[in-house]
Amino acid sequence: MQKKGKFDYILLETTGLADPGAVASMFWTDAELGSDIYLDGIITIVDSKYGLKHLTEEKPDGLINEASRQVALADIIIINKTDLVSEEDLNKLRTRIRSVNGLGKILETQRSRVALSNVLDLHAFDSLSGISLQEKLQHLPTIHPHLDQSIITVTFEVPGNAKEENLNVFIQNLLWEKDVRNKDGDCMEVIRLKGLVSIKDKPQQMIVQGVYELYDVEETPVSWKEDAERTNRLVLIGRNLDKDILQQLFIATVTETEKQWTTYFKEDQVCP
Ligand SMILES: Nc1nc2c(ncn2[C@@H]2O[C@H](COP(=O)(O)OP(=O)(O)OP(=O)(O)O)[C@@H](O)[C@H]2O)c(=O)[nH]1
Repeated sequence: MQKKGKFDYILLETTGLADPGAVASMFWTDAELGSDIYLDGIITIVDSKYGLKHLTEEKPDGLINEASRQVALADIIIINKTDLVSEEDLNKLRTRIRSVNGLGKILETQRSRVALSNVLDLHAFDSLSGISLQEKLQHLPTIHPHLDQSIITVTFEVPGNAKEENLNVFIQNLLWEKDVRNKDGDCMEVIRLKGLVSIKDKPQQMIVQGVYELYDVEETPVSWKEDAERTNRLVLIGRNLDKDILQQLFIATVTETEKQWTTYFKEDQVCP
């Protein structure tokens, strides 16, 4: 890194077991800070032959599966070496990847040959992605949750407007306090969060982005239509997620009902 002046683009390759979320968090700076670099997106490459084995490996003591985490955080997932497996095995791998990350774009390659336009200038973390996100959110597959400790994607929609401070409380309880539990009493762990939401008195659609504890709510260039019903669509990727509970909590966020909240919080029992 001895070049003087600005770089056109920086591609950072992490080691095989690295947590891309930790690296991404370092570069995902607030646009208002005027940083010269911004986080464009996260790409994960999955080996067709060993991918499924790595993704389904149970880790001791409930530790997170690193391969699943890498897929969970990705905006683009490249399944490489497709020549080495049968269509049936490839299909199993695709299904597993989709159940972990229902939002990322999947590309399939041999020798990682991929058009640069598919992997550069993704704008996955800025407000421009709000436009393509809206399209994607319409077509998200329904995921049937596993009973194990796997990472899954859940998505839900709640009509109405939320007050900005209530939206912040909803997100902060999940990402910061980490005190939202599923029906079994397990703490929900959110790895990645994305959504298009409607904030009271804001004419523009807002995009919500989160990676671990970091999150951002930003205006998109798209305005709500005057006569159309406003709505909130959220996608959460993580462990122990329960769609019904999350949806109820978001309804409580919009309608400002306290009771719903207290059902799933146990303040005396802190999540690890
Ligand atoms: N058959 C086949 N072989 C491939 C393909 N892509 C890469 N390889 C070969 O696989 C071997 C290992 O390559 P990679 O898995 O890309 O190696 P790497 O990127 O250093 O692996 P990491 O340690 O995971 O970073 C090399 O001999 C490549 O030529 C492919 O699509 N098909």
